[in-house]
Amino acid sequence: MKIAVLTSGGDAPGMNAAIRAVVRASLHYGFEVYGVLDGYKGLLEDRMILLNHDAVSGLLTKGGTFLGTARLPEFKDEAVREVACKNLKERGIEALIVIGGDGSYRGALALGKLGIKCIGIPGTIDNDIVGTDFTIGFNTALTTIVDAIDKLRDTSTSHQRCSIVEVMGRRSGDLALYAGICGGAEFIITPENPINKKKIIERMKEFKETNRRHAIIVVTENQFNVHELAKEITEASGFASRATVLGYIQRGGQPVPEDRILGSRMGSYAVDLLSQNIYGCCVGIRDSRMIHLPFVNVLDQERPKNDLYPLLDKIS
Ligand SMILES: Nc1ncnc2c1ncn2[C@@H]1O[C@H](COP(=O)(O)OP(=O)(O)OP(=O)(O)O)[C@@H](O)[C@H]1O
Ligand SMILES: O=P(O)(O)OC[C@H]1O[C@](O)(CO)[C@@H](O)[C@@H]1O
Ligand SMILES: [Mg+2]
Repeated sequence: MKIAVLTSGGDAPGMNAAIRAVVRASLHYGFEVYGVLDGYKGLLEDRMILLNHDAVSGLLTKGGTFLGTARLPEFKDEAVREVACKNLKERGIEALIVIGGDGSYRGALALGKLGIKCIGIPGTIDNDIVGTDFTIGFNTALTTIVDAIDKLRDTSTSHQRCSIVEVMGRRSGDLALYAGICGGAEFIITPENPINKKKIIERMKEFKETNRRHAIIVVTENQFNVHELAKEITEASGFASRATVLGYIQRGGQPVPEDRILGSRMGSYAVDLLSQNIYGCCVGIRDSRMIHLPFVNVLDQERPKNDLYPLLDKIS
């Protein structure tokens, strides 16, 4: 069998580990494996390279994705997908492993309807995919954020300030939630746990009166302007506040061991599924075990609110 692998959407540390495992497991089964460059864009432009054992040597430790990634909004157009599908079929490639987020899964589901055997692997720092406890890249991004919060705490303590830290996640609060818990944040503001400005200002007034040295507030992106919030807190409570937007640094860096292992397990499991002629589904990890679920089930559902939220009322 000939199979192809691509990475799509935002890059995530550990994607390389997943590609490497896809390649090595494919060779184990005697499959021929192609790497598609730059996600669906490369599929449309027929840019693919044949991969062998050595082509993926030394990748395990590297952040980003060596195949490249892209966002291609035109892929929502069926005529565009038909060209991509034709490119695969002309090379005799019958299966495609897509490493990416929910958007990339939608593309894979649509390609499946054109006769390509697709498997999805959750690669995104956002941890926003139903059907998996963790996505590849989440733990590395979390480590980077926690390191940044620890550093911000040093300077905010020295100056007696409140540090507001904006993190990625798109519409998912998991990065903020986990990082906030790890960094001892006073407030964690996410789409699932919206802002209560009155409560923040009252607490900051109390901090000012009792001469507390610092406070940390972690916020998921895309909710409001964190610099304006810092100004408002400073003016309303008297506790000086500053905002930091962490940005793309969160997506880079060497994958932590959890992401190397997750990428390796998921990449290998995806090929196991194809070897059993199972497709139209995505891989996940649940209670430390590999699972797979149909794309439709995963894309139709909302991720349940994280079990860690009740903890905040007791320890923040
Ligand atoms: N409804 C859809 N139909 C077909 N293709 C889609 C659809 N939605 C997204 N895609 C394709 O998948 C690509 C990646 O999607 P998106 O930008 O949402 O990122 P993602 O895979 O969710 O990853 P992340 O959120 O981590 O960046 C899009 O640029 C587009 O090419
Ligand atoms: O790289 P782009 O297109 O600016 O996308 C940024 C988005 O991608 C992610 O890093 C991953 O989905 C989000 O956390 C963020 O909102
Ligand atoms: Mg997404």
